[in-house]
Amino acid sequence: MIRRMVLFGASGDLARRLLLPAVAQLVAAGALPPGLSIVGSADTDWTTETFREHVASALRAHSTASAEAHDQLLQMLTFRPADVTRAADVAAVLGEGHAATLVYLALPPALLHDVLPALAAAGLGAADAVAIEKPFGTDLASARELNELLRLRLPAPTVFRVDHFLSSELVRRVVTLRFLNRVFSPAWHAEHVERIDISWLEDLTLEGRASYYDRAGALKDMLQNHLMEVMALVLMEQPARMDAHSFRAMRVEALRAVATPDPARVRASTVRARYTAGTIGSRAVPSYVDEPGVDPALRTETYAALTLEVDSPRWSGVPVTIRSGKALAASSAEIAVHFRPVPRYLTEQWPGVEPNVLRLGLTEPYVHLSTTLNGPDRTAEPRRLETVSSPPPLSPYANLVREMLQGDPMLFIRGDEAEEAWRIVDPVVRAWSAQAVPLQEYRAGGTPPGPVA
Ligand SMILES: O=C1O[C@H](COP(=O)(O)O)[C@@H](O)[C@H](O)[C@H]1O
Repeated sequence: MIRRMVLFGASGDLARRLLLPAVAQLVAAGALPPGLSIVGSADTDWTTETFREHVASALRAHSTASAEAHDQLLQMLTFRPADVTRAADVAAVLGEGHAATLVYLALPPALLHDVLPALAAAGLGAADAVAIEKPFGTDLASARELNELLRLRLPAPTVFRVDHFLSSELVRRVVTLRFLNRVFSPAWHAEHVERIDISWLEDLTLEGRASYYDRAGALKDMLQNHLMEVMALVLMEQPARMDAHSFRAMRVEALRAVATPDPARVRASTVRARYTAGTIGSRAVPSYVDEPGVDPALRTETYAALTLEVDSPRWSGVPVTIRSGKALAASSAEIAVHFRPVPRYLTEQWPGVEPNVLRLGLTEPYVHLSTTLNGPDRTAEPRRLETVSSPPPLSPYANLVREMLQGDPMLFIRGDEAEEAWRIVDPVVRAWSAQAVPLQEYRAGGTPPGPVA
């Protein structure tokens, strides 16, 4: 059982907006191990006092937990300054004789090459764990290198490669819907499914993140990691056991079955686009290239769509589209499973019969199944079966911190899983960098460019 959490990057945006508010939720839910202490660390001259003030203001802005939970969390915090590129600093933060420590690296990926060897030198062992945020590498080669570094230098601690979508209860629903409901299992197959669309569309714009986003773009920010994982949950075979070993293995197998897109496929089945000035609700939004910190020469996309082919007996011939974009008219995120039409003699008798579509909300808690029933005079009447539940009590980050503290890696990325995702995306990155696919434009507050083949 983890007894201490050390947070490197404690002065950063992730800690402020997501991680510390998530820990406050866990305090309020009584879900933290008794006696857990939290050490924040960053390259600043802060003291424990200034760190607590910083966290108190972050909680006021981003946490809905009670004032009592906030106070309780503040009392758990101490601060140790460190430059993570210096092994001596890292060792000093970890201290001697540490045990059962979760080291959370909320750091830019470039720093991992220094900090991982420093953690190894400080003697992290089997009772400890290391959490690494996305992006895991910047391409297949660098992801392999990182995995190798972890294998050689940190073989003992549990490594949690974080993807907060896997810790979202709404995203996980696709798994329970499939495997706990007999009615869906047999239909989850190319024989019945015509195509699958997974989309994550946001009305958010850059939110001051140009220094990161302008070098990532929608493809690396959302598709290579989050949407690849959602897709793996949709496509995977049923695990023999619902444990980390089987469940992760099935996700990796699902990704392995996705064909590496060749250049012709990339040209025919991918879309890249960038927003121009527009209005979202009553908010005037500048063109992406005019956002502070953006380098127009990078030609970064703010919308990306890929249609992938899956070479498995279950999914052969079923196109799967994953797409995400920013500055769109409204936020919406869902998995849509489009079923094949019923035989023609039936549609001839009941004109207007629409094929079934199952939709699962990924940010709104709905499940819809469009069906057709008969109306008067042999007419077809569309009817929607739907359920809408209350929003999940814990945020994805609260779930993932809880799972790490419990030592359960089931919903964290396996090393080869990150590599598979890069294997699929790398050829797209290369083709887009060579301008083999035109960079389209869409108006902020408008709709993204049309579908891909
Ligand atoms: O990781 C990221 O995810 C968010 C979307 O997830 P949410 O849970 O914050 O809604 C996305 O806006 C961001 O660009 C990306 O870096």
